[in-house]
Amino acid sequence: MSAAEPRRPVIGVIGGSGLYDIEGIEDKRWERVATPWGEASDELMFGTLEGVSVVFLPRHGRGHKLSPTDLNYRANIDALKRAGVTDILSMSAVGSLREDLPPGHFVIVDQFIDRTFARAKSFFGAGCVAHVSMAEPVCARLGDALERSARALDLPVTRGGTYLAMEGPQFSTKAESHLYRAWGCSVIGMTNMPEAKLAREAELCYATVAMVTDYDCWHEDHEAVTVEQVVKVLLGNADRARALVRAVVPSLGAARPACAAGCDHALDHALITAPAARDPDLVARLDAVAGRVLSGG
Ligand SMILES: CSC[C@H]1O[C@H](OP(=O)(O)O)[C@H](O)[C@@H]1O
Ligand SMILES: Nc1ncnc2[nH]cnc12
Repeated sequence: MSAAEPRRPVIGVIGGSGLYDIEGIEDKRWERVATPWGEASDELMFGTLEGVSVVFLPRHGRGHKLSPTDLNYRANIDALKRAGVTDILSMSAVGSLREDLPPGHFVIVDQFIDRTFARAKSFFGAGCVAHVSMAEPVCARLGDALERSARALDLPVTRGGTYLAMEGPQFSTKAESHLYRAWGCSVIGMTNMPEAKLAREAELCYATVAMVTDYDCWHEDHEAVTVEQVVKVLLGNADRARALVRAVVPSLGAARPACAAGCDHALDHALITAPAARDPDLVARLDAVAGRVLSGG
């Protein structure tokens, strides 16, 4: 996107645990988007909200078929990019690592610590190497919009916080939970990494709404987290999460120039492999993700 040419954004919403659909979408159609990285978690749901284009993807598939480790994060991000998405709102259930973030609270996170280890984490690699900056992993413009909408809806919300991404699928031990608290983390989940890294590589703006469902297993006054507890809180949270999506998407619909935070130009100085040394097969697979910077080289 050239800074001189404002374009109408397309808002992608990745629905996490408990959020497999969104209400109020007009002209709704589910459609499979093929990618060179394999199958996305499900078909994508295309539609509009108050005239703004929106594309929804249930992260674990409808029916919650896929575990955090088995998700094809590259296919999910590539499919959203191929579908024309410019901005991603990631909705996620999380455990709280702080007393002041109780179940039912929403956190607009601004940092991540990635402790996952069994996932493909980059679109790039042998034959086309790139290093994008992850210093500011979340788009502040999207964070601002989410905060405004959450406050307008009177949701209990905190702006800022660090999300610890663990591999799972088992929940943490107490020793791990205390360690992450000592590291200053706010919330814990299993999915936002490598999702946020791949969104950055694909030059997509990305922001997360972390919806607290439990106190993980560190809190002496609360039982250690179980799926039963997460689902119970999620059922209470889901309507408020959908209301937030319905409020924020229309507020992001105006044509905009390139993102001031630089997300949609993340690859400008990231590629290091010389054009002559690039693997044509990998370059072909990168058509959607990095076509903007590779098509000339
Ligand atoms: C059902 S509890 C654990 C599960 O919930 C979170 O998923 P998501 O981020 O997609 O809402 C967490 O990361 C785990 O995958
Ligand atoms: N305590 C927890 N740990 C990891 N992922 C979660 N998702 C919801 N609660 C969680």
